[in-house]
Amino acid sequence: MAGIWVSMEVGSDGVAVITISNPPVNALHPKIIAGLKEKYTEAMNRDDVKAVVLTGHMGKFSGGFDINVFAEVHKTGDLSRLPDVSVELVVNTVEDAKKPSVAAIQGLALGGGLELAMGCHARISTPEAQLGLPELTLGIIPGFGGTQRLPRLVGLPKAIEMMLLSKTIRAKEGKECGLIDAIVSPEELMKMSRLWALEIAERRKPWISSLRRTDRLSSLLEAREILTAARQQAKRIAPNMPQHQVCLDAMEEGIVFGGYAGVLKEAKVFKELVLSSTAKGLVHVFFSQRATSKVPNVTDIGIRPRNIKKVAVIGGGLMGSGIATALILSDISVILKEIDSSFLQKGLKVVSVNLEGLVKKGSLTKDKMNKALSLLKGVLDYSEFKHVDMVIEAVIENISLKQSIFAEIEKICPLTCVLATNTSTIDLNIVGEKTQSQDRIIGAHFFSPAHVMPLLEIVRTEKTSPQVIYDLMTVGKIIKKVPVVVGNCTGFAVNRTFFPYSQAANLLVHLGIDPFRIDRVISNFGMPMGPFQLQDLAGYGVYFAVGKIYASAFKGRTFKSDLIELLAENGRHGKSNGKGFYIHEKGSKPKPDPSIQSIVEESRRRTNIMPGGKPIILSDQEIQEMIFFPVVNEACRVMDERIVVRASDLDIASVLGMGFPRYRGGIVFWADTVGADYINSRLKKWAEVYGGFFKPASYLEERAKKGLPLSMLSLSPSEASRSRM
Ligand SMILES: C[C@H](O)CC(=O)SCCNC(=O)CCNC(=O)[C@H](O)C(C)(C)COP(=O)(O)OP(=O)(O)OC[C@H]1O[C@@H](n2cnc3c(N)ncnc32)[C@H](O)[C@@H]1OP(=O)(O)O
Repeated sequence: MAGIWVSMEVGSDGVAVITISNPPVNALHPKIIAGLKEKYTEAMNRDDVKAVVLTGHMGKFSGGFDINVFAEVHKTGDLSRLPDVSVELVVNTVEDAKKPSVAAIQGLALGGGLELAMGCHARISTPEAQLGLPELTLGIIPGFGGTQRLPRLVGLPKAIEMMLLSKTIRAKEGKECGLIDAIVSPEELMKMSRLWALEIAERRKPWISSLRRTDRLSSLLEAREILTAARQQAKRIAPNMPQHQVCLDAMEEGIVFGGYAGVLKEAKVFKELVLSSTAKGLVHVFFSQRATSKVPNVTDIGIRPRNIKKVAVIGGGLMGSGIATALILSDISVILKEIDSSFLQKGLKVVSVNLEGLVKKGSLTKDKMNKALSLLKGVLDYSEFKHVDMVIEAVIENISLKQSIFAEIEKICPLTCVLATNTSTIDLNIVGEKTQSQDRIIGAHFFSPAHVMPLLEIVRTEKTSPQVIYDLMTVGKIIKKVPVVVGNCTGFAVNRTFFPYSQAANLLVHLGIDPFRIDRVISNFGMPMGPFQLQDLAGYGVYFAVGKIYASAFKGRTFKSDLIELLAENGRHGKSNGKGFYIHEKGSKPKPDPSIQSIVEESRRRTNIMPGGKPIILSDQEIQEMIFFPVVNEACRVMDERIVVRASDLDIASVLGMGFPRYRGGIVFWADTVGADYINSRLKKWAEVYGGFFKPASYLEERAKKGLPLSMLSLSPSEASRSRM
């Protein structure tokens, strides 16, 4: 029986089993909340019911409150869509009921799901269950009493760790820390939960109300020390976001004034946070990430992804070895091909080092590392390519080299083999020009380091077959990436959208702004680092290679200066040799190097673009706008050319590929919070003063004129039919 429902079945033992169903994760939709209240009322009124077991349908307890409701509230601003669950359901109906409840947990109990379970008088779980309060990742705090009950069950330090880091734990850890009362097999779950519930009703097991417990709470003094340390940690890990501090405030209220006062405070601040810009951005990112799985004419035409078991990776450099690492970590066999044995040994070594790094961090066991390494084989020719399901070419960005590789492997690989290239900029039609297999050629743009970065930009041409796209999307998911399918153009969606980012920063330096100030402003905006520190990290070789490609593809809107060439001429190559804009020393943070000033001056003299020869003066906000608005402008061109299926694909790609702050919702979402009209007017003004680099795209101008959001890709049905996807 599918659909949204709450059922109740009363057994001859006097236990009422209340089951919630809302596939796929039994999210707590307002209808479920209403259903729970109704069934509980019935259970309390029936004389044949002695106790309740609360559980979820289809092997899952609950993935929490229905996040779609937050999205609706964000659209309408109407908080009345949020039912009163915390006091009315969890405290009054479940916890303070005259009959005890036991939560029978399978699969997952997350957010509101776990909070509901904590309102029960005991929790029995199967071993594989995932337990957690991940609400902070959505810009809110637990709102069904979680900030009060979790510390009372597991102690303050563990509760802070689970909430602030949104850490999910398994049942074993849950049992050790006091969250779970017993772990049983899935077959035993209902039987054991019924017995436990009856034993509570008969007072043979303790009838515990989590909210009234104090035995796991520290003394007030100790609690304050723990909370102070947590507040400092939150400032470090979550600058610019309010929910971490608010969560700690709610916990503190409960410790000082008691659990019920804490619940009331939590409910009040929860509602305030739901409407915060942070929650709006993070909820948008949650749904954007999931939307990437749906690609029109690929995932909706009845084809199934094929089973990719063996992949050949060509090139054992940084990218190739990172890709190989990601594949073998997910049980996919890899043939790593290099041109000579010294390169091959280097590549294989990098894979080992990558895996050892994970073992050191504790995220991989030695056994799993050895198992992964057993799936890796190095080769120097193509003879083994006869048996692979997919090839991922990851050699340097050299067009003729890539063309000859594809022409050669086309003859050796099976006819069904997916032929992917890890280029970050080169047009795929050119890569496949010398083959007869253009339907099998696809871009697999990984971000460095490939075994760590979560984004996989999948680039299709007009000729790439849906089957090949679906196969690569599936491999991407297996290796735990978020695959975003985009169209073919110079720089594809992500690098193309962000090419003006470093160019705008460069332009500002030549207009007289200090590069280190620019980096500070951009870091404060929420990027992991500023554009100059990023340039040091990426290495100047990439800058030279792609700079030329962009200059010829995007004539009239690129900015060229000699700054990076001058740095290189002065023996500065960025992080790779420890000297760039910054001094890079092992084990310490990069330090701004003031001695680059003379090089900056020389470059400024050569470009000579300062109005009247004098540095311009800008506020921090203007710096931020002059760097990000050109990025938004290019995003508009990418949307206009339908390089992406939907605007939110650019949002998720900007967050996962470029480190754009997640809590700002991604580049297009953020731009819409600023407003198309404002962005357009600023760009227009700068274009008049500083030239074509800032010239607004027609897509932006049009939406600005009509007062429409940039995320609206098509303004009419005829435009919608332009989609290349
Ligand atoms: C008041 C309370 O304190 C507030 C809350 O409870 S807020 C909610 C707290 N819960 C969460 O944050 C959990 C969010 N969900 C997840 O982390 C993951 O979806 C999961 C671990 C449950 C499952 O992951 P996975 O198996 O990879 O499936 P995933 O693709 O993410 O989700 C499957 C579908 O369920 C939906 N879904 C998952 N959790 C949901 C939720 N809480 N509400 C609504 N929909 C949800 C997804 O949107 C997706 O829908 P789609 O198929 O239409 O795209």
